[in-house]
Amino acid sequence: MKVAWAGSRETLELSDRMAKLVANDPVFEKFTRPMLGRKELFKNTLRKAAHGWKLIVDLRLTEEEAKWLRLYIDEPAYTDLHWGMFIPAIEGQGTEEQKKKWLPLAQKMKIIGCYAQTELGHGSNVQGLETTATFDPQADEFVIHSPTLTSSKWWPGGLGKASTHALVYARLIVGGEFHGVHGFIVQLRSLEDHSPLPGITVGDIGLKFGNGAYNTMDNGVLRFDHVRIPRNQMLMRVSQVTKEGKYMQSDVPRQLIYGTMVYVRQTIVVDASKALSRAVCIATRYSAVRRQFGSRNGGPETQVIDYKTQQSRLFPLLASAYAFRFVGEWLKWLYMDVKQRLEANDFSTLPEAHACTAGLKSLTTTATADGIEECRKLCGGHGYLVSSGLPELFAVYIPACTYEGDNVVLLLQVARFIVKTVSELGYKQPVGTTAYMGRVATLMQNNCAVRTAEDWLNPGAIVEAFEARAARMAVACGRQLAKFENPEEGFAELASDLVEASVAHCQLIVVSKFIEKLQQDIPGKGVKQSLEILCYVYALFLLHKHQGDFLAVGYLTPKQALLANDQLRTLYSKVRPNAIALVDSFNYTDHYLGSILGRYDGNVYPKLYEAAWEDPLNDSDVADGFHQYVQPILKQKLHSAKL
Ligand SMILES: CCCCCCCCCCCCCCC/C=C/C(=O)SCCNC(=O)CCNC(=O)[C@H](O)C(C)(C)COP(=O)(O)OP(=O)(O)OC[C@H]1O[C@@H](n2cnc3c(N)ncnc32)[C@H](O)[C@@H]1OP(=O)(O)O
Ligand SMILES: Cc1cc2nc3c(=O)[nH]c(=O)nc-3n(C[C@H](O)[C@H](O)[C@H](O)COP(=O)(O)OP(=O)(O)OC[C@H]3O[C@@H](n4cnc5c(N)ncnc54)[C@H](O)[C@@H]3O)c2cc1C
Repeated sequence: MKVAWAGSRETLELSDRMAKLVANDPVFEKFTRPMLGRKELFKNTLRKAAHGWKLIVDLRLTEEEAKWLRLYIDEPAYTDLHWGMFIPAIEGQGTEEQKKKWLPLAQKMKIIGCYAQTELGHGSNVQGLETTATFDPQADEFVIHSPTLTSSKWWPGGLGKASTHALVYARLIVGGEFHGVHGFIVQLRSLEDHSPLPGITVGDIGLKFGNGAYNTMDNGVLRFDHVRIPRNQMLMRVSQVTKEGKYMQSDVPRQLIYGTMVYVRQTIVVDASKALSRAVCIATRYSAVRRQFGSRNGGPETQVIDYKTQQSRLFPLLASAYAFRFVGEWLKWLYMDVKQRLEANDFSTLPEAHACTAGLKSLTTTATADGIEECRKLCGGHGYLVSSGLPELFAVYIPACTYEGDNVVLLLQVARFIVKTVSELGYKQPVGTTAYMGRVATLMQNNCAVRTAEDWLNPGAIVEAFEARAARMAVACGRQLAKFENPEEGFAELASDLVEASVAHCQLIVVSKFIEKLQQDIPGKGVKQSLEILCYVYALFLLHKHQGDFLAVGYLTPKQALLANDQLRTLYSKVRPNAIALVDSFNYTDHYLGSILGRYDGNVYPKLYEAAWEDPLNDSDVADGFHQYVQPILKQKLHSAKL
């Protein structure tokens, strides 16, 4: 199962080596992180990033090894944006000449870059950005300017203190004409002493949610006062500005300017399975350690993992972690395919790649953020201790529902894609993830054939149920929209229904990709059978949770919905004996997990007890401040009997 989770034996071995390298290096210690003040915390992150880079250089790590190393260091840092957005943006939107100039500098870390798109006034509405880049043909330069307070760049990670350069998204103005938002490489700080260059105001935006957590990152604010950059620092793969001041659009679609977001959304889906699996690993191991009630004749109490309620909350999350792992793997393939096509100037699959990355980013991050919080509750009171690892994981993870596109805004993008597909059904055969809509007539007509709970253990029955629900919800939205004279007004009015239809479509993708995975050869005794059980758990849990949809569209009867729930209970009993093995298969070191409750050896209580004494409050028996603030109260002479 470890191999199935990792994707291959090679990846398992490689990631294991990197995990151990980090775990055994004292520089990467992280238990004290939540106790540090902001300055110390940030400096500590810089130290870890520098040590990580030294290891990468000294040990001549490959790009793949370096990625795993950064993951296991497990601390958001400016390097995430440098490697994760700045470099990919240049790769995707730069010309060959620009790539030749900037990529070696960035890859050797001679410069540090960030991705400066969002502003104080606009994030979701990228076309609403206010920063301007005005071409000055006399000087052959662009003038980058922040005309208003709301045009201040706000949020970019790595911008506040670390970056020397930024990829700045600004409205292009040539000859007095606006040409939409484009990307520009702008140097922010001196490469000698790191001080901001003339015309640049830059700093950190302040503390964020949670102790430690995402506060290791210097999310920044940036303003430009007529800052000049050479013309060739506009990324010009999509459109060009000539020396003479002529704006030229190439054959490449304008949407490619958003290409970095497609790339990052894809990686976020892969990361969702990592974050959720960490939380599930902690909650599952602890649920096997923790006992409450049920002692008979003085024997041990019941392990809480044996309660059906605990199983019905925990096992769907375990199944979701696996589901997101496999859909992430598929999405990575889809992205690589699109990337290759784009390089050959084939843009035909870009809309689907956009819809899939947007929709799956939204679905997986929402489920993961909610799932981490559920895992905290599954661990009872001890889950609230920072040493459980769950509060910090939650605090670090939740902004994933917002960054790289607010999850609702992204589902509305999926809705546009679905509505368009439905409206074209008469003359265009849908392909890829919308191919099922090509069978819309059958899906609208056929109803579920399930008669017994066992009938639900059939991938065909499950896929058809999810397809029928998604198709019927999409068609219903299409019919409602057709009643509006102005389509945009209709879209705005029906936005909530459209979002629900998008969720149904995205859930279908995840379920289908899990089922497709099981059609592959999966070696290892019992591995495939265990994955089949998890796949049914994932699908039937969703069906149970959203049974209102399946009933409302008339595909299921209430009896069939009940049978799905009956089957789900049986499946939980089948997951139980393997639950610990299924989380051990994630192959997480205790260092990466960062949780006393989730320790591999299960030695929870002694270690919790020990850790309590390491809290700075326990440095002395009598607290600092006692004599000043508490003792006077204890010693006061009360004048009134009532007091
Ligand atoms: C315990 C410790 C743990 C430690 C763990 C450590 C891990 C943590 C590290 C993680 C690091 C993560 C770092 C996160 C960094 C975050 C970075 C950011 O957030 S960057 C900023 C991201 N911003 C956004 O995502 C903005 C969202 N908005 C948009 O994407 C767009 O504007 C829009 C999609 C809302 C479109 O707006 P709209 O006005 O409708 O569209 P346009 O007119 O602009 O375009 C319409 C047309 O384009 C198509 N389109 C839109 N987007 C794309 C795209 N990306 N690709 C392809 N096509 C696209 C759209 O479908 C329309 O097509 P049409 O055919 O015309 O219908
Ligand atoms: C931790 C973190 C790191 C970040 N890192 C970066 C970075 O490195 N670089 C960068 O450029 N940016 C970064 N961002 C910014 C991030 O990309 C934006 O915050 C995000 O895209 C959401 O945009 P917004 O803040 O404008 O939200 P808003 O759009 O203001 O959202 C507010 C509310 O309005 C709703 N809403 C907005 N538009 C619509 C609509 N059309 N229909 C219905 N509802 C709508 C949303 O659903 C939400 O509920 C980061 C943000 C965070 C939190």
